Amino acid sequence: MGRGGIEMTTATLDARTLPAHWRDFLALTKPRVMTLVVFTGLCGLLAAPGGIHPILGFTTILCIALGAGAAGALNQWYEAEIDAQMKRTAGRPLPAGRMDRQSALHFGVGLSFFSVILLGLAANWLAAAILAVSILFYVIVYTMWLKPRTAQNIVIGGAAGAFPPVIGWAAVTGDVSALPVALFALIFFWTPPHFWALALFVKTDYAKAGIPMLPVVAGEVATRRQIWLYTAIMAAAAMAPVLLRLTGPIYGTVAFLGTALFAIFAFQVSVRRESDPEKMQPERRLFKYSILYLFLLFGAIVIDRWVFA
Ligand code: HEM
Ligand SMILES: CC(C)=CCC/C(C)=C/CC/C(C)=C/COP(=O)(O)OP(=O)(O)O
Repeated sequence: MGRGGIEMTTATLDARTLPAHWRDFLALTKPRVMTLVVFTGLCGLLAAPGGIHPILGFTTILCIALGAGAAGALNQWYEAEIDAQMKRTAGRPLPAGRMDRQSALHFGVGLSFFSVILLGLAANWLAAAILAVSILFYVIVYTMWLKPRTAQNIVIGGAAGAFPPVIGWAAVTGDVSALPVALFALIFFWTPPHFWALALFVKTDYAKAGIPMLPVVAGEVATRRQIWLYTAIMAAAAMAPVLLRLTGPIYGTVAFLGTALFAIFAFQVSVRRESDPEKMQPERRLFKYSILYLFLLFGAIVIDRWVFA
């Protein structure tokens, strides 16, 4: 075999030359994170008064999933070099060299337009406008602007992830009232403890990539204190629908017990002084529980509204 033959063999075995597989496009949408995003959107839709035709409901949820996935793809398009430096993200399609940036950009932009226009045509343009704002917020405000600049990045940028229940509600009712605003507030104040619990045990990754996440720039003690502070505000947001009589006893009970457990876990994390990621079991527990917590509270809202409608 001549020299060219060897080169061809090497090139053929190099993953970089293979066409991007559909699984990589799926990975661009951050499907695991987006399950909860879509679930909260679904709950916003199901909790809204009036009901919606099942096909329209399905289309709305599809649009939220596609829009959130598009935002995830644009985030990965923009952050390919940063992702390459972190263990947690180095295996993603772009840093691993399985896809070129142009494809990710086209996929993200195309899917963004498709999801917003389809939602506008199928449901209404208020819901579509909020979806467009969420995508722009996550990609431009959080990813491009705040994330590389300030440790408060996720506090403000996290608003993007709080919009889906509002989109679901708006798709049914054509407006936004007190309950969807309360659900927005719940996710908004939940995001800091959710993310900073994880940031504590992946701190070195962020430091390596030069991302000013709170534990990197303000230290672990300050981060633990802020987790506790935002948990207290989140607890108030979680109980607000009960105090405002927007929900009934099922949500009230689940929210009270679920939030009490969240507060216990967050308190344990806030008083610890451990900096070895290998020994951060309470921090991992808080992060994992934060996800279950939102599933529980949003599920309870829907059951409550259905039972006591
Ligand atoms: C700016 C706000 C947020 C930041 C910075 C953030 C960050 C993260 C990070 C870094 C992970 C680790 C998993 C990974 O991507 O490999 C994660 C996991 C997760 N996040 Fe968030 N998150 C945010 C908001 C949200 C929101 C709004 C939701 C849903 C409502 C959410 C749901 C989840 C879920 C379900 C997981 C677990 C995924 C798995 O099982 O691998 N996150 N988050
Ligand atoms: C409807 C709509 C547009 C929803 C968007 C939902 C949204 C903002 C979710 C945020 C969740 C998320 C993947 C954060 C990761 O942060 P990161 O990007 O800093 O994490 P990374 O380091 O894993 O890339």
